[in-house]
Amino acid sequence: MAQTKTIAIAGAGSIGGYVGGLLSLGGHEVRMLARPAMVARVAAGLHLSSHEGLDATVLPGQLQVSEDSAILRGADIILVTVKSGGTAGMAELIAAEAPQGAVVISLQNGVGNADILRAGLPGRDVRAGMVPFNVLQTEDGRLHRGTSGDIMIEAGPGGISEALSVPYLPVHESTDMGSVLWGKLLLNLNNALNALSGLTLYQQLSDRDWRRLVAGQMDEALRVLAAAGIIPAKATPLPPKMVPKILRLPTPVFRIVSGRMLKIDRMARSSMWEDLSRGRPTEIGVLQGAVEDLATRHGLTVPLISRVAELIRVAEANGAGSPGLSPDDVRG
Ligand SMILES: NC(=O)C1=CN([C@@H]2O[C@H](COP(=O)(O)OP(=O)(O)OC[C@H]3O[C@@H](n4cnc5c(N)ncnc54)[C@H](OP(=O)(O)O)[C@@H]3O)[C@@H](O)[C@H]2O)C=CC1
Ligand SMILES: CC(C)(CO)C(=O)C(=O)O
Repeated sequence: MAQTKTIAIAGAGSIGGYVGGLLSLGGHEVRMLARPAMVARVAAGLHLSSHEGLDATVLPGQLQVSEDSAILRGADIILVTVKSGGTAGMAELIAAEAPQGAVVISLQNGVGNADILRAGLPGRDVRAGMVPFNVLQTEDGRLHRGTSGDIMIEAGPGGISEALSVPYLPVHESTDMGSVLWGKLLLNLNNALNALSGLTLYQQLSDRDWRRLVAGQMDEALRVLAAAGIIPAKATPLPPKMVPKILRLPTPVFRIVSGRMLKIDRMARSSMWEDLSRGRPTEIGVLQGAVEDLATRHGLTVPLISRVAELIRVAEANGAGSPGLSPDDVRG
């Protein structure tokens, strides 16, 4: 293993708990800033599992966890894993508590979180990151990873990707995180559909009507990105332009092709489904909303994306979890 680091998880929920747990099992000193429910979970032993057969427990006391932001003191690396709406507030806590030399990495969806951190942390080494895989908090108390892919972080000095690469968690660097984040955002357009459907990702993506809606949103977004001169990176083994075509294939053919590019287990659901279920605000504004904003700047409209965003806002306001809509309900 590369040199042992002190790694702080700034907002340990699904992603932070899972990544922080693996880093602790990999030998790093991990400190988690978390809410009481996660503090209790860690105190009881943090159980991690995955579609790849990981089944491990971070023993009580193996990592430090606290609701007090003083836990950020002494960190070499800080992984920011709050929802996008919490980024600016987390930057304030980092500015107040963490060493000036700590490398701060956003492991969040959306294209703007690293910039929000940079604005709140002037003069610090802040890097964008991208988590391609899904983590769900199961009813029996596990943090379960349900889909494939490796974490990407912005290239920079300090051997950070080597340090963060531990068993079950390869981390790579990119010099073009803008493209990587837009590539991921194209996939995240499905978060809202998954949340509206109330289905698991496996069930939802097994239905061609749902896939047609995913493809329709991607086509709208790809048109906007082309107008803006943004070339999204591949977030699957296929070029982004091919993904809508694959999604529209008949289900038996889709299963064969997609099975070669992405592993999804039967439990995985989008993080937006989890937000609706817990009555929390979603990230719709930084996902569908980012495409709408870019479209407006280029004189374009994205009717399906806007319709999906509106349905999520209604579901958020109702506070009753997933509305369990059908593809026809979404089309309107
Ligand atoms: N879940 C997933 O599968 C994936 C998520 N992502 C992205 O990763 C990011 C994190 O998502 P996810 O892990 O699901 O989010 P979670 O909401 O599960 O985790 C964030 C946690 O941080 C807590 N938190 C926020 N502020 C503080 C604070 N000041 N002190 C202590 N705890 C705090 C939150 O509590 P509270 O809710 O009370 O604020 C929450 O428990 C998002 O941008 C998401 O889009 C990317 C890929 C997959
Ligand atoms: C991994 C993926 C794409 C799953 O929907 C995700 O990013 C999320 O749930 O936020």
